[in-house]
Amino acid sequence: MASHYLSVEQVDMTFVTKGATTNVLKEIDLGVAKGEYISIIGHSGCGKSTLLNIIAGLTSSTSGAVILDGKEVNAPGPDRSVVFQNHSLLPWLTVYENVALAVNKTFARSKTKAERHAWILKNLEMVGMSHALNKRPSEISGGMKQRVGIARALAMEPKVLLLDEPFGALDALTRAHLQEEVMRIQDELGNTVIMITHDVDEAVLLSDRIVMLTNGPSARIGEILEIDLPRPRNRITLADDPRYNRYRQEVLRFLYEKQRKVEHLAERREKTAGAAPAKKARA
Ligand SMILES: Nc1ncnc2c1ncn2[C@@H]1O[C@H](COP(=O)(O)OP(=O)(O)OP(=O)(O)O)[C@@H](O)[C@H]1O
Repeated sequence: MASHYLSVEQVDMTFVTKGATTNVLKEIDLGVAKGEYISIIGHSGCGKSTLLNIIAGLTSSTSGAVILDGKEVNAPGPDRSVVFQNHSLLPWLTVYENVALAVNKTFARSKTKAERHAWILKNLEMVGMSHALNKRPSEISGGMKQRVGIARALAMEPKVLLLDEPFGALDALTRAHLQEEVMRIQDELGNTVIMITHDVDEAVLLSDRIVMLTNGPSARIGEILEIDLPRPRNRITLADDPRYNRYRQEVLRFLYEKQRKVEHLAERREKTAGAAPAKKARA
């Protein structure tokens, strides 16, 4: 694991709120190479956002560690930028100013004012938002807001880009457009990305590997699926590609057969033997 760019090592997460204990994640081990695109998929509530927040440094794990480029992650930092499902732009700032806020802070010393200005414009151009620099978030569509959020995240040149269902709130067409943009940018910049999604097609289309979490409580990594499809990828041609469909089937099988079966077993066991903890499916 030590040789990976990013490693999640034996991470456990237990929340204790008002005396109630929830074991969310159990022994999560994941090594990510530089430039890799990883998707995390799993049923609602299994702990995907918790895992992403631990990598972001927003949540401290109960045990285990996250190591990024040789340094342990203990707090949020500019080397990890997060894009959430619902944009987190400041409503009183324009598109330009929202990106400028992050850029001016991150590169206060390392870039001149002119360089920062050019960098803000370049990143907004990359996501196709050059036409709306002076608009405020309330004046642009949901898809455009997500584009600005992505530009802001990219502009910080993070070591890892963390995407928490970044397209989840968008209509299908806008979602497809943004997926294309992210693939194009990824091809160009070679970012290391970890993305949470509920969308199996999105996961297969975008990822190098799909990490599938078992159902909580105490979710583990159930399986990791390597997506060996050449890039650039085209959703239309892939739709007829048997490999694409096989990958899709594998994720669907994990989610709707293997994990569902475990749920049923757990229910049955709890009924027959009291509240014995459920045994989780392993890869
Ligand atoms: N701060 C917290 N305090 C207590 N419990 C929490 C906290 N954050 C998350 N949880 C619990 O951890 C579990 C996993 O939540 P999480 O949001 O990580 O799941 P998820 O897989 O991202 O869900 P979804 O797909 O619905 O977004 C849930 O049972 C949730 O209630």
